Amino acid sequence: MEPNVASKQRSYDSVKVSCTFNSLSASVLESGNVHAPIDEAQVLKNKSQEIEPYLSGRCIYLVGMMGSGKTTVGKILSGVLGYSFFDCDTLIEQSVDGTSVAEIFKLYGEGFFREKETEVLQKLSLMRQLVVSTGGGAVTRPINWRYMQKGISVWLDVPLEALAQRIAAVGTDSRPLLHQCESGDAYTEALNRLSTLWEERGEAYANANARVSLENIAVKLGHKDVSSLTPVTIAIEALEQIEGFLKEEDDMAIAGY
Ligand SMILES: Nc1ncnc2c1ncn2[C@@H]1O[C@H](COP(=O)(O)OP(=O)(O)O)[C@@H](O)[C@H]1O
Ligand SMILES: O=C(O)C1=C[C@@H](OP(=O)(O)O)[C@@H](O)[C@H](O)C1
Ligand SMILES: [Mg+2]
Repeated sequence: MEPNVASKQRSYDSVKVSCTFNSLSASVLESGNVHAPIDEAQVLKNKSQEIEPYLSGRCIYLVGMMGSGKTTVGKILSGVLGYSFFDCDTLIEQSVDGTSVAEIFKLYGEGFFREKETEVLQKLSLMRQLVVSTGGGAVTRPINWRYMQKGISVWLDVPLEALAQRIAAVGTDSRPLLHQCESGDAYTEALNRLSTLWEERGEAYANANARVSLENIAVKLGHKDVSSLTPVTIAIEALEQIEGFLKEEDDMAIAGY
């Protein structure tokens, strides 16, 4: 049975206490003040178990720029939550007879790809208990937000320099919008393209229900920069931010909004 609002609120308070404990213990251990192994995987598991009942089966949509880790973190989150994982790019490829994203752009153009992306999101919006990794451009169409609003959207906010480093390391074969025609090193070219895209669509990411800022995580855990943050650390922060959003939603319901 669905818990009533008051008991849900009480259990949230206990979730908060144990989550705070987990975050503190993780950061204290990482700062090296305590000599004990940090079992990040266990922290992740505990956090997902605490939050999962409050999701009520709602899907989680990861949004963010290309290379922000949506596919990588999405797989981790789906695994710990016991949700199914879907990557929009893969579903689009399947819907075009296994044609790769790069080929779809080349053969049919970006407009066709965006139509397919919306069709995929529409279908996913009818389902429950999914973690969905969207493509970086899904945020540009208001209709896509209407579908994602059936679930909880989470923005992976990664500095452009870190994105460019990741993209330069793996190449741009699967990301046609980053294919370069200029001459220059891979990092600089990726950074230039990403900066232009960010100007066009940066604001759209802020529509998400929750934001996972890698810069904030690095500060919280005392890391010098974001490049040392593992996908599991980021997944833990994503669950914490989702928890914050659920709490806010609950507070609004109690206040009668
Ligand atoms: N926390 C991380 N630290 C370092 N590299 C990462 C991290 N998360 C993802 N990556 C790498 O960055 C690249 C892009 O990740 P991916 O999950 O495909 O991003 P997206 O789906 O948002 O485009 C991949 O090569 C992946 O292995
Ligand atoms: O930002 C974009 O417009 C795109 C991002 C890609 O997905 P990832 O964000 O997973 O790389 C893919 O959907 C396509 O190449 C377009
Ligand atoms: Mg992806």
